[in-house]
Amino acid sequence: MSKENILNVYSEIGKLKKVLLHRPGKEIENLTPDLMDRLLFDDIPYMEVARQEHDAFANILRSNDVEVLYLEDLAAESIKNFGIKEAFVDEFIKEANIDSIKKRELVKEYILGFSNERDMVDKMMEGIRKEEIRDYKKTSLTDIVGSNYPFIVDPMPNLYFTRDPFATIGQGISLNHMRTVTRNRETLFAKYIFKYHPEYKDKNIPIWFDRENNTSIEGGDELILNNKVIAIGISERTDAYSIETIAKNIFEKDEKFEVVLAFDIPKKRAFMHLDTVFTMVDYNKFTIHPEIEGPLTVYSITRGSKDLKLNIKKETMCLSDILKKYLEVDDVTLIRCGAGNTIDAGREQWNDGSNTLTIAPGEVVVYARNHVTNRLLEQNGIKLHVMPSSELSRGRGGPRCMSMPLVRENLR
Ligand SMILES: NC(=O)NCCC[C@H](N)C(=O)O
Repeated sequence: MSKENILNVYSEIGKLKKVLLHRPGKEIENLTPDLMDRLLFDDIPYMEVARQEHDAFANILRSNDVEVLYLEDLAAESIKNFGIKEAFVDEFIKEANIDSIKKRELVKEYILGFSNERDMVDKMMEGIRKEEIRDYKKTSLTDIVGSNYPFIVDPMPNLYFTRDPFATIGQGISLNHMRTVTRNRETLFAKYIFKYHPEYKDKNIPIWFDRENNTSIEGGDELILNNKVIAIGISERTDAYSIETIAKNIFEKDEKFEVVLAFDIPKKRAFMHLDTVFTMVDYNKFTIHPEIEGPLTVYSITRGSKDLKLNIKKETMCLSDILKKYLEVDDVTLIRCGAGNTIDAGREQWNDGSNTLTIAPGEVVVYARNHVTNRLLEQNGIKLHVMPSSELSRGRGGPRCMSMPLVRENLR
């Protein structure tokens, strides 16, 4: 298989060919009000309807000629070999914050007891309730209960936001270190997939950032504007230092990319990643949440002349002019979430009105509920594929957050 069919992302808008999703599983049913804050949810989605909405999303993609892969399948296919499977489970347990050796041993035995890898992976994603281990071992709960906390292993409800734990950049991967413990656990699946899956192993895939680094970066902040320009948010989730690290690694390996634009956005939950307030929908058209335009500062990072130093410069032009300059286009249209009305903008940004997934130049997937922004996109000549969004949006992510492009066609 040619390299371009394995991993290839040199833009946000090139025709999408292959994408990674995760169909929401029982981890959603393991959310409780007490856990929501720590597990980064604002409400509990109704799983059955969330799955219907997610299937509608996948069907839109398939009917537009996109190959849809699922994280849970790739993870299961990566660990067929018993030695790899055991190492995977050991690492998973090490990061699961289990408070005694005995419990860790019980959990390992329980997980490895699943008769196939796919069921095992589903269980690791769902979390393990205390009573499951009690019923499995037919033992008294007093052996395993330490407190009233209901889980031995926490669920990972954010997995359906496949955009964040890793990101395809060019023909390599940014294997991210996430800001929070709960989301950092998700990156283990990607580690095993890119190391051991038959499609990816032994392919010398560059790893631009590693989950072992100790500053954070998340995929929602990583936007590939074209084959020369990458935009990365300095955000609630991504540290400026991580951007320097990844820029150095990309420039060192002689990728085509020439500049990283670091967008310093306000650090707040509603704007957790750059892609919640800014996405690219055509060669020269972008969605933007008007609230970030005032406070936004952009830095350009380019290769330094020697010793791999970076040139970092604060840009003084307005955003449109910065984009015109670096993307080499004559004009830029900023499509404002909520059509610029403060109330509509606030409501629709909260429900991911600026978080479009572009599947071809000028063609995007959007949530139905953001009707004000959607109308404006259409008025700007953008073709919409509209998906249902009552339940999925409760996790605070939209179509871009829910998809990780693996292959896009190169732009002309
Ligand atoms: N790229 C994105 O903005 N992803 C959305 C992530 C939502 C998730 N509940 C989180 O807080 O991480």
